[in-house]
Formats: sequence, C-alpha cells, structure tokens
Amino acid sequence: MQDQALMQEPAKKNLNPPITMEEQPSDPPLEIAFQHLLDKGDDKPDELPVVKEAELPLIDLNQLQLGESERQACKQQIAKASREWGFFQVVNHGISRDILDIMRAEQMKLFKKPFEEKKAYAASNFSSGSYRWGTPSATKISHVSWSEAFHVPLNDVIGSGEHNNSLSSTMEQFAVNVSELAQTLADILADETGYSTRIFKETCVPSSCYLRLNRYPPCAINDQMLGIISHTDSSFLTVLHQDGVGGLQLVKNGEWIAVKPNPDTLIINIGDLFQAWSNDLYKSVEHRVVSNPMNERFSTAYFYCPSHDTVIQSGHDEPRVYRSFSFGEFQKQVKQDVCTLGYKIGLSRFLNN
Ligand SMILES: O=C(O)CCC(=O)C(=O)O
Ligand SMILES: [Fe+2]
Repeated sequence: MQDQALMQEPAKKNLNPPITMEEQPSDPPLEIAFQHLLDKGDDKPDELPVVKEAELPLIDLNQLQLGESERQACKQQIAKASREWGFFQVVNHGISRDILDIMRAEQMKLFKKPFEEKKAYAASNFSSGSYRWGTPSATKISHVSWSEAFHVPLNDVIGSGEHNNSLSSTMEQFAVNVSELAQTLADILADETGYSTRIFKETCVPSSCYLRLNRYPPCAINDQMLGIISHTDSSFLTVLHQDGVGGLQLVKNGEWIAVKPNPDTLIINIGDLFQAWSNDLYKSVEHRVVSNPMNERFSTAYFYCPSHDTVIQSGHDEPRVYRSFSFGEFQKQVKQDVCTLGYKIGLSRFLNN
C-alpha cells in the first residue's frame, strides 16, 4: 500500500542534497551481524577472564651483525622464545621506519573509504574473498570477530607490472623488505633444530606470502567482544606490526596473557607450518585480539608461506607428530572448517596416528 501511495505522488524536486562520500558509512555493518545473532537467541559473548599483562621477549637483531659469540647468543634467544612462547619481538630488524609508516598511512586511507567502495576496490584489485569483516559463518556471538581486514595473496600485487596505485606499490615494497627478515629468522630457527634447509629460500618467495591489513573499529556495545577470535596462524611464521592501542593476547602455560604494545618493535610469531616442520619443537600459539570501546586499532601481518604445492614433512626422524601434507591441502581444510564450524581446527586435523 505504501509503495502505491508513493508511486501516486506527483514528481517533485528532490530537496535533499546528494549523499556525499563522508556521509557513506565506512564501517562494515558489524552491529547488524551482532544484532542478528542476539535475535536468534545467543545473548552475549563468552565471559573473558582477567588476564595478566606481559612484555614479549625482546631480541635485538643487531647482535647478528656482531662477533660469532653475539651471533650465536642471538640465535639461541630466537629459538628459546619460539619454543617457550611461540612469540617474541625484535628491534634493529632492518625494516625502515619510513616503510612501516607509509604502509600504515596507505592502510588507514584504504579503510577510510566507504564500505561499499572497499568491497568494490577489493573485487577489482585482489582475489575474491580478500576483503573480510566480522565472521559471516558465525553461529554464536563468541565466534564474531569485531574487525575488518584485507587479506591479500601477494601474488595479486607482486610482479603484476606497473602498479596502478600507491597502495599496491607500497604493499610490494613492504613485502619484499619483510620477506628478507622472515627468511633470516626462518633460517636461524631451522639451523637451531640442527637441520638446515633450503625450503624457505626456494619456496617462500614474496609472491607466495600473504599480507593482511587489519582494522579493529571501536566496540562500545559490549566490552567482551573479540576483535579477532582465538586462532593460530597457518604460516611458517608471521611478522606483525601493531600500533600502540593494545589488545593482542596469547596463551602461555594455559593462561591468557595480554601483550604490552610497543609500536617500535615488530612481533614475530611461529605459525602452524613451523610447528609441524619442527615436529612440535616450536609452538604455534593460540592468540586473539580483544576489542577496545574507544579507540580503533590497526595492525599489519605478513604471513611467511610457501607455494601451495610445497609438502611439509614433520620432523626429520620418527616418530613424526604429523603426517605429511601440502600447504594447499592445509589451507583447504582450514577454509572448510571455518565455513562449516565458524572457526579453524588447524594442525590437530593432521596428526599421525
Ligand atoms: O592484530 C593483531 O595484533 C593480531 C592479528 C592476527 O592475529 C592476524 O591477523 O592473524
Ligand atoms: Fe594471527
């Protein structure tokens, strides 16, 4: 009826000014997704326990340029932190402040675009599914990630000839630099197991890696919301640059620890592939981000990964904790679990039995 009434109204001049870019919302409709789950009867997120705040082990990579004893000591610190924490932070990592700042500025510019434009931008520049927000498959509020992200296979950006915009050239420059750091660390970690390998140099080239630009909008509706739900990374290792807002938490000895933010360091964490390759010596640790009621937060994660057909063999001697699997097979399983269950199962799917 109302439609009819509208149709019968005489055409008149539209007195409303056109919607300007600024008025189009840039946040994804997270509150609608949240409300939808509330309406379905899921009343609140799981209660988050109080957590202790701690600083990650801090490693000065300048030691690698000094004498043999400093070099050895530094390598041991890296391996120890990877066994005991699965996480550490580094200074003097060789990535210039300029590169980090330009990457962050481009990232902020991208997220400021209206929501519809972000979707269109990702569709025309990156592989399908690169722009993500919330958790479309979530059936419980505790499975919702209060964030948006561009999760970009670097193959979309690297070697594609001339860049048509400053974001993709910045991403390429960032990736090439961070990839060198990741390879240095991966080689050290492999050496410390007693088994040197060429796997990283040969298969983890920048174009097989992923860059994830994360934005966590403030979340005032519930102080128990997670910015990213608990997960492990599927990479060999991840290089993370976060701002000063804080919110990253990880599991240590069965307890959640809040990581004290330090935007002057880079965080390194071990991913599932390194845990499998090292036969559980290095730990791919569960981590998550808690939302902040007032401040938006940004982070940039570089996932150091091999080509899809690379086979990961667990350990060098029997007993091997995991069966051999290709990275492509692992990714497929993760995707399937996230679609059907709303979360990732990960390495336990590949246990040897
Ligand atoms: O934003 C963060 O601190 C962590 C991000 C993260 O865990 C991820 O992108 O996998
Ligand atoms: Fe992560």
